[in-house]
Order: sequence, then C-alpha cells, then structure tokens
Amino acid sequence: MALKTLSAMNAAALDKDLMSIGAFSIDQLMELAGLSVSQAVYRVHPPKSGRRILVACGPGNNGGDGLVAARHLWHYGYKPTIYYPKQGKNDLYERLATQLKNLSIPFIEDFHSALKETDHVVDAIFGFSFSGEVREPFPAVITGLEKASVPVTSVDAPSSWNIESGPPSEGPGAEFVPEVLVSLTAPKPLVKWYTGRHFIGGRFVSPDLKEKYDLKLPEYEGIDQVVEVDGEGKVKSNI
Ligand SMILES: NC(=O)C1=CN([C@@H]2O[C@H](COP(=O)(O)OP(=O)(O)OC[C@H]3O[C@@H](n4cnc5c(N)ncnc54)[C@H](O)[C@@H]3O)[C@@H](O)[C@H]2O)[C@@H](O)CC1
Ligand SMILES: [K+]
Repeated sequence: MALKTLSAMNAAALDKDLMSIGAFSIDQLMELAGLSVSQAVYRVHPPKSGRRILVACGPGNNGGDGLVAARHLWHYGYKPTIYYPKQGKNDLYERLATQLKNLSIPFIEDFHSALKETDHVVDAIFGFSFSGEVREPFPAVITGLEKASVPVTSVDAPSSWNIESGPPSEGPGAEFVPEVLVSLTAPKPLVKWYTGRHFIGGRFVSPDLKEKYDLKLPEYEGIDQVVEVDGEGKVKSNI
C-alpha cells in the first residue's frame, strides 16, 4: 500500500482551513512546524555528531520554518548559521530573524563557503508553493545542496522538486536526494520519488480536518513532534 499524500492544492487549502476553521495563527503553525524539523534533526544527527548546522531559508513560509528550527536547534546546543538571501518583508519573518540575531546566530551571504564549514544543512528554501524552474539566486544554492558532502534535511519538500511530479528531469536539483525529509501535516505526492529517511511533523491537525482531507496520518508517540515512516506509511520505531 502506498503512502497517502496531499496535493499542493489541498495542502494550501488545508493551511487556510487551519487558520480559519482551526483558529490557529500562522505564528503558531510555523512554530510547531519548525519545532518538528528541529526534532527530526536531533533524532538523526544529535549534537555529538557535529554541532555546526547551516540553515538555508527561502522567501516564503518554508523559510520561516527554517528560522524557527534554527532557534530550537540553538537551544539544543547546535551552532546554526543562516543563509537567507531573499528575506521576507512581513513582520513575522522580521521577528523570527531578530530572535536569531538576539542569540548572536550569524547570517551569512556566501552559501558555498558556509557549506564547506558545516556538519549538516537544513533545506528550508521552497515548500508546497514552489513551481516552475528555480529562479535566481537559488539555482547555485540547489546545486550546492545536491553536491553537499554533509547530510541535508529538507523541510516539507526537497527544494527544486515539483510537488506533484518529483525531481526535475534536468538542471539544478535533478540529482538532489536529501538524507532526511520532514513532511509537514501530511506527505506530498513527491514522496513517491523519495528514497531517504522520511518523517512526518506538524502535530496540529484536528480530527475534523483529518476527515475533510481524508488524511491517513500515523500516530505520534508520547511528546514527539515527528514520526518516522517507511515507504508504505508504516511507523518506524524510534532509534
Ligand atoms: N499547514 C502546513 O502544512 C504549514 C506549512 N508551513 C510551511 O509553509 C510552506 C508553504 O509556504 P508558502 O506558501 O509561503 O510557500 P513556499 O515557502 O513553499 O515558497 C513560496 C516562495 O517561493 C517563491 N518561489 C516559488 N517558486 C519559485 C521558483 N521557481 N524560483 C524561485 N522562487 C520561487 C515564491 O515567490 C514565494 O516567495 C510549507 O511547505 C511549509 O514548509 C508552515 O509554516 C506552517 C504550517
Ligand atoms: K524545502
């Protein structure tokens, strides 16, 4: 049995429902999404396996999840560095960036140099609203992720992959397979092409919304904000 997935269109509709019917604010959802990502990173690469972590953030909410994850990772004892070339202008992104600056977390401009001096990368560039070919300044960043010699954890989608049809057939991202993927709320159709470790996070969906979108979500264990699944959606026990 294949993993049940949520199309890009339904992911956006569910996001809206969470904020209207669900009465969540975007800040709350992003906090829980970023917290999930930080837990998956900790689970796979605890700080003792390397504390330096480069968090690459895109201009939308996927980038916001990366900013939140970086803050939690700092509190767990990692040394995050942020690459955020197209900073979103709204108040939420500005506050998240200020929270990191208040922890003296560096924001860098040279992604490729930073990539040589990190133990791990978080890819928070694009999520379910990505479409078309990767535009500047991100093609070289995607190529960097693709060739990275350190593990990459992608938030919601491997950036550059089409949400419905997976990796691009050529160009930046065609060979990109992150070591870890954290699908938020529910996996997107692209997981059909994904072969690495797969976590589901975003523990905020109520039974009525689960039913409305016909989601088959695995059970989270205890206080965990992520659950690891295999290719068929079966829960893998914690290691
Ligand atoms: N309900 C959920 O599942 C939640 C989702 N969140 C996150 O929000 C993400 C979706 O956020 P958004 O809708 O803001 O969108 P994204 O963050 O996926 O991307 C949108 C941004 O990328 C740019 N972009 C799109 N295609 C591009 C291309 N080809 N080249 C260059 N730039 C491109 C757009 O101009 C826009 O600025 C999810 O993937 C997830 O990470 C969380 O923050 C909150 C809860
Ligand atoms: K991503």
